[in-house]
Amino acid sequence: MRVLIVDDEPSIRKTTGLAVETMGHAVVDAPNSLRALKLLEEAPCDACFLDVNLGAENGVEVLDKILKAQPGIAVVMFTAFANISTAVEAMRRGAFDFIPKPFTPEQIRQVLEQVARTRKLEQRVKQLETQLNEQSAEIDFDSTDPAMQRALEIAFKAAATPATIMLLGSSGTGKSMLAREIHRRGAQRDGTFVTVNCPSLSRELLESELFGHVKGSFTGAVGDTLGKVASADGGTLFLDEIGELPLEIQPKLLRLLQEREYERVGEAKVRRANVRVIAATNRNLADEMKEGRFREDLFYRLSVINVTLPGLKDRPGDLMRLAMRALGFFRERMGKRLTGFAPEVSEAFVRYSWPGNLRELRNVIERAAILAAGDIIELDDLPENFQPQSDARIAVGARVTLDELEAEHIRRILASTKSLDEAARTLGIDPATLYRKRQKMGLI
Ligand SMILES: Nc1ncnc2c1ncn2[C@@H]1O[C@H](COP(=O)(O)OP(=O)(O)OP(=O)(O)O)[C@@H](O)[C@H]1O
Repeated sequence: MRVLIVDDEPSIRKTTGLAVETMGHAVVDAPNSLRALKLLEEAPCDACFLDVNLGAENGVEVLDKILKAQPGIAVVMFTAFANISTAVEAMRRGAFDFIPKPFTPEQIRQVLEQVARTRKLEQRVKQLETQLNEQSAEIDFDSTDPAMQRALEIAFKAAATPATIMLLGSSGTGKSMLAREIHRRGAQRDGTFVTVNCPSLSRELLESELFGHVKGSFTGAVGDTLGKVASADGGTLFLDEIGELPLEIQPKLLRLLQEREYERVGEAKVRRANVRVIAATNRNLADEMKEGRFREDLFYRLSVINVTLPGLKDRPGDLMRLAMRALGFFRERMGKRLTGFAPEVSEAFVRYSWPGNLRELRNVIERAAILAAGDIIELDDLPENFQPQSDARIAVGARVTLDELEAEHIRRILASTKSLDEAARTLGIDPATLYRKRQKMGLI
């Protein structure tokens, strides 16, 4: 790391500089803010040690200038013991930490390690954000389906307001992805988007995950934690599977929604958070309410804006476009040529019921893109449940009726030929007859 030391006392600059250099970092130093800003202009620094009493200058004001010149630099304040309140003020204005004078090289080492750890975490977050954006390259918020168009229209109109939004729809219909998009389009877009998966934890852990806890408030609470409501302050809190939120936590969520107030587990201090809440469920919450598993007041508070996402089967007009988009995504990722789907694949897609919706479509296409040997996806590249049904027990000479034998023969020929015409030719009948037979046998 490159470290800047700003202190008007030459001896402090010298000893601190030596200590930092011994730890393997590059050091530059300055006796005043003018020189410090000049050094930052020449090359950015990772960390800066800054004296609160900088001769005639006020260290806290210098801190502002340094952070303005290089946002994100970790500034550690040197303070005299009598000056703790100034140190606290510096922290409030964005200082990374403070060290009371006189200090030891060990204190310098510890704080620099902390800076390095934070830098690493920041890089990791950046990397994950890039990955997330790459993943969302396949995400598509266009639709030709009227129900989906209506859902998107409501969602994007509501995104611009602070209203709580409830996303309804079966598993894999894209509720989480839509929640992220609403966040991106909302006023709190610069805040964090935080997801809480309601069914994944016990009541106690979920409450602590949401609101945080203080050390010792329950078995396993070894330190203080902030909780996801605090992390989402100024951003969006996405509560996935809200239908599974335990009854005991429901009034606390209601209080957060109505009063913007909450308390950490094991603490009486009232805290405030400004979060936009988006909730999602694939359950029927009205039924949950009738059964007494969901509070009526919370139900109505959450259901100000309801957005219902249709299943993929109910969006036939979007199916092949979504499939092509997913194929394009995996084509890029895998560096294959892959130009499209064989006609039987498109037919199989249209026939299929897609119980896992968009998630299933993505998985099916990823698998097919891996398996595909040529430039297009063939029926063979799809999982078993997309293959035409065939009954291995039926063979020439087996004790079956002529109708059963005919149906099975037609099925197998259809599966092994590329088009209806080719199948008709092989069977020695005309395509119209084959079409009628397929219909009669329920093969379409
Ligand atoms: N708008 C979209 N366009 C293309 N693909 C999408 C879209 N939305 C979702 N998907 C795909 O479907 C997958 C599942 O989406 P998502 O997690 O949002 O569904 P969900 O409704 O929240 O599911 P669950 O109820 O199981 O949590 C995503 O990972 C993505 O691959």
